[in-house]
Formats: sequence, C-alpha cells, structure tokens
Amino acid sequence: MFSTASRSLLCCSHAKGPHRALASILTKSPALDTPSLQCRDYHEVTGNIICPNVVRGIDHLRDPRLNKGLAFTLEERQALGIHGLLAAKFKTQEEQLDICRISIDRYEDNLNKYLYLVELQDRNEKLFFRLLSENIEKYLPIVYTPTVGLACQRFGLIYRRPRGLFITINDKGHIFNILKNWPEPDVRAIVFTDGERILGLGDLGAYGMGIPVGKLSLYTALAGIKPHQCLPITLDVGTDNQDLLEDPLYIGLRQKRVRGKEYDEFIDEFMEACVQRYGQNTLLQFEDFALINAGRLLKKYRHKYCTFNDDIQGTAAVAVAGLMAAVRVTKRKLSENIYLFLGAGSAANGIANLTVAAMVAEGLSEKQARERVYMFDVDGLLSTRREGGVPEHAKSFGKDIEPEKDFEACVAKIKPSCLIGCSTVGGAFTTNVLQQMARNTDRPVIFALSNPTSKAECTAQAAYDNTEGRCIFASGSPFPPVKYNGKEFHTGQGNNSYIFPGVALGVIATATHHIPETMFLTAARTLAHYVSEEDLAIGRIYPSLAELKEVSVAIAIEVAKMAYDEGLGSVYPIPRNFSMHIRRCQYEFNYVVNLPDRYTWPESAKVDYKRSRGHLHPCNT
Ligand SMILES: NC(=O)C1=CN([C@@H]2O[C@H](COP(=O)(O)OP(=O)(O)OC[C@H]3O[C@@H](n4cnc5c(N)ncnc54)[C@H](O)[C@@H]3O)[C@@H](O)[C@H]2O)C=CC1
Ligand SMILES: CC(=O)C(=O)O
Ligand SMILES: [Mg+2]
Repeated sequence: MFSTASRSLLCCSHAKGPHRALASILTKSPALDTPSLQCRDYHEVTGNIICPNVVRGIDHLRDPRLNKGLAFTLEERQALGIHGLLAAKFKTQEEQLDICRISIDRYEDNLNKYLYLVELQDRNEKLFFRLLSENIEKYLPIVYTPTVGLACQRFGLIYRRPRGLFITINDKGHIFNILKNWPEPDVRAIVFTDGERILGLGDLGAYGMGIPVGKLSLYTALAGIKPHQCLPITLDVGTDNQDLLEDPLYIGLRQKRVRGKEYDEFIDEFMEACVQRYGQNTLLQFEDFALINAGRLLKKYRHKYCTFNDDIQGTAAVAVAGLMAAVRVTKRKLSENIYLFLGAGSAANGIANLTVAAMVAEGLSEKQARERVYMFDVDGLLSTRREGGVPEHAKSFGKDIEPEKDFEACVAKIKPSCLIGCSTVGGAFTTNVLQQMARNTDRPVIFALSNPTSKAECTAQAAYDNTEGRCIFASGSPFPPVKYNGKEFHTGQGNNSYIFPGVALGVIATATHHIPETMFLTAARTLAHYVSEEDLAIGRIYPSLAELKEVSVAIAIEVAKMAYDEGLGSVYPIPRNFSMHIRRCQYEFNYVVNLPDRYTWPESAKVDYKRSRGHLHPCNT
C-alpha cells in the first residue's frame, strides 16, 4: 500500500541544494529560496503525509494516494519526472470513472467485482472512493454486505496486499510497537474486530479483516472521512472454527481462541496502546465481536475511551429510525407496539434498549416500556421460568410467562405488531410466522436484519406475499424490488451503515472524548426525518442509499452540536457554523493538482528544467 520511498518525512525547508530547488518547484513557491508550501500544507491539500520533495517521480504512479494515472497533466508529468512513463493520452477523472464502470460490469461474479474494487483502491485511491461514493446503490453490495461476507470466507484466497494491521495474541506486551509500524501518524478512527462473529457467518478468525476494511471504506465514501485517518485492525487471538484450523489457505494463527484473563489483558493493552499512539480522542469502533465479549467490553470501556460498538449501538439507531418512520404508516406510536425479537444477542439488546428509551421519551415509564418487548433466543422465549433462566445480557427483557420453544406459537400467543430478526437464522420467518403477523395487526412491521442475505430471516418478497402486501419491511442486506398486486415496492436496507459513518464524522470533527447513548437516539431521529412521503409510498422506511452521503453529514452535524451541548467536544474555538466545520473536515474526492493552482512555474525553474532535460527531480539528479 505504501512505497518505501514515501515513508520518510522531510520538510521542504530541510532540503538542501538541488533538492531545495526542486522542493520549491514541487511545493509551488514562486521564489526558489522561500518555499511556501510546507509539509503540513501539503498534507492539508492532499490528505497525505508525504512531502513531495522526498517522493520520487515513480512513486506518484505507485502510491495509490498520489496516483492519478492518465489524469496527470503534461506539466505534472514533466515536473514529477514521470513523462514517458504514461501513455500520451490525458484523461479526466470522469473519463476514468467511466472506464471503471465498464470494467466492473464485465464481471458477472460479485466476488470478481469485489476484487476489481480492491485492486482499484490499491492503485488509485481517489478514483476508488469517488467511484464508490457516486455509485453507492450499485457498489455498496459489493464492498459491504452481502459480498464482503463471501470475501471474508474466501479471504485466504483473495488476500494480496496488506490493508490494515493484524495484531496477534503473540504480540501481547508489544502492541504499541506494532501500531508504530503503521505508516500514517494521523489516525483518528480505528475499526477493529477479533473475527469471532463476522456478520451471521460465525467465527472467521483472521479472515474477518474484510469487515473493518469494508466499514472504513464507508467512513470515506459515505461520510468523507479522510482515508489516511482510518485504520482497520484485526485482533488475531486464534479461531474455534475447525474448518479454518484445517484450511491450508488460512492466514491467521492456527490455534484455538485465547479466552479469559489473557484475552482481557490483550484487549486492555490494545485500547491503551491506541490512545498512546494516536491520542486520547481516537475513535475506537468495536465490530463483529461475539456475544460473550461485545456487551461486556462496551460496558467496560465506554466511559474510559472514545468508543462504541457498532453492532449494538449503530444497529440500534438504524432500527429505531426505521420504527420511527414506520409510525407514519401504521399510525401507532412506538409505545403502542408490541415487539418480538428473534435473537437476543448484541443487536437485539441494542435495538431493544434504544426502543425502550424512545418509548420513555413518548411518556411510558421504563418498566412499562420493557413490558412491551419480548425476546426469543436459541433456547426459546426469554421466560424467567425456563430451564436455565434468562441469560444475564438480556435479563431486563425476561418475562414471568410460560416458557415456549416454538417460535411460530410465540408469534401467535404474544401477537407482536413488530417482529425483528437478529438471529443469524436464514428463513426463520416462515410462511406461518409471516401470515400470523398479518393476522396480528393491519400493518405489521417486519425487520429481517441478519446478514448476509443468506441469513436474512425472510426475503422482502416473502414478507409481502404472506402479509397481503400490508407489511412494512426492512432488511440488513439489500433485496431487489418486490412486485405485489401489480405494484412495485422498493424496501429499505436497515443497516448500521446509515449511522456509523455520520456518527464517526461528527465525533472526529469535534474530537469528542466519549460517545453517550443519547447520540445514537439523536442519530436515529435525524435519519428518520430524512424519510420522505415518496419513500413511504414505495414501501421504504429509510431514505434511498443514494442519499446516504447527505444523511451522514446531517447526522454528523447533529452529533457535533450535541458534543458541545454535553461538554464532550474538544475542538476549540467551538465552531460557529457546524455545517461548514463538518464539510471542511471532509475528504476531497476529486484529484488535487500535484502542482496546486497557486503555483506558477518560475521562469528560472523552467530554464533549469530544460537544461536538466527533465531530470531535475532530486532523486534523478
Ligand atoms: N442490519 C444490521 O445493521 C446488523 C445486522 N446484524 C446481524 O444480526 C445478526 C445477529 O448479530 P448479533 O446480535 O451481533 O449476534 P449475537 O451472536 O450476539 O446474537 C445472536 C442471537 O441469535 C440467537 N439465535 C441463534 N440461533 C437461533 C435460533 N435457531 N433461534 C432463535 N435464536 C437464535 C442467539 O441465541 C443469540 O441470542 C447477524 O446476522 C448480524 O449480521 C448485526 C448488526 C447490524
Ligand atoms: C451490519 C453489521 O454490522 C453486521 O451485520 O454485523
Ligand atoms: Mg457488524
């Protein structure tokens, strides 16, 4: 990902002799001895730490952060010493985007499309992010669920170049040093997993790396967070997946998972090392940890670090936003629903707790709100009377009722108006379940949130077909439009990708030091406001994916305002205009001129350039 030459840092003003002259040229100073663009400026312009006076011409082609391919102008090609290394044709970024679209369309297989995009990111970062951000509906299902799930399962086969850090349990005691090996000093957000619950696919160990990489691609594509500020990490503590342990292609530690005290010490050291390396306000996003760790680690660290668990809190916000939007169709307040969750794990508890908070905001007591929420897990209905009782992590949703192991019977007995699937069990919302939902209420809400598509509790089509088209449906992975009774419906994607990029942007832009639960309720409300009457008319309780960028900025602005209202923001002076402040923090998707427009090539330099026949670059002289 990074060329060796681009790792060293040297400020233009440190350059000597011809190097200094070139530094001046490349840093666009009109006067050779007074360079006007220092490393920090260059960083501001390109979002890159690389000072141009130490980058060889060829690095502008090899380094994906600098590479523009045929979009380098003649002036750039000459000044950078890459003239002749490129074909004669000059292309605009728009022309390059067209070529990318044509190239991807040539592949029928989604995994090949994924590989094309990975290769593009490794080759030309700006082109990759612009392509993704301008074609979200088309490429989100490739870099994200469902294809990313397949990519993780085949990670041993498709792993080419490092993107992100692998920190293993054997690195315990040295984690800070490993972090120092990452070549970017200005990291603001880390998304990390230990690979134990990758989507609904279970323990994929080190193959889980596809998830933090994919999530951080969305940080940039959807929220405009600068790529160099993002660091994906996989914590490799082994895997309990026997297939992987026997897989000759497996790239992780070939041992059973380390658990208990040693695991906890490892995570402790990791959290400390991250803030030691990148600062107190580094955003640390837990992703796809298993149930036994997700909730307890969030509880342990939420007041000590700037951290959140996306599967618990991000998912909660997107689901509650969908429930809020659905109120406009069902005409039932949140507090008038009965909720039944299939699955009582991280996602279910996150959603349930935030729904309770929203019902309390509508006027119920917390006890009254909790009474309206039922859960059903792998051992049946969460009844205090069942054998083994209610698991600790979902204690507050246990009910003193007759135990029940048959889910269909539960749906008939409890008569929920909202059915929410976070169970990892594909097809668990059977025809009988869906038809029962249609009998329970006139407009049943049905969310099949498990990912990837194969794990969805039902398809969009099945939900419509079995509820006489009366349901309000959302799913974690996308489904094609549904045809029912001669009408076409475009159901929405209830996925935390509507939430985490915006929350992260707001947090980073204000250097917030903690992320309170109320921020996720704010994010949910902001998202719900974005749902138009047109969305609802076609069966969608979320704005279209095409609006995701706008939504992410709107969430970031609200999060930023809240950060200062709650005394959590630490960027001073407090921004007067949050919208402007947020936009100023964002990535530039368009190519920047490697010779910025304030540069006018000094006559003397032109002469020098001619004399040296294009070899003026310090590394060429
Ligand atoms: N749409 C979205 O944005 C998100 C979707 N998810 C998806 O939700 C699913 C669950 O994620 P987590 O809650 O983090 O997992 P988890 O492992 O914490 O919880 C899974 C729950 O499902 C239950 N379960 C398993 N098999 C069952 C069965 N046969 N019948 C009934 N219950 C069963 C388990 O007992 C457990 O309570 C995953 O597929 C994940 O991809 C998770 C986060 C966000
Ligand atoms: C979307 C997501 O975070 C998950 O399925 O785990
Ligand atoms: Mg997740």
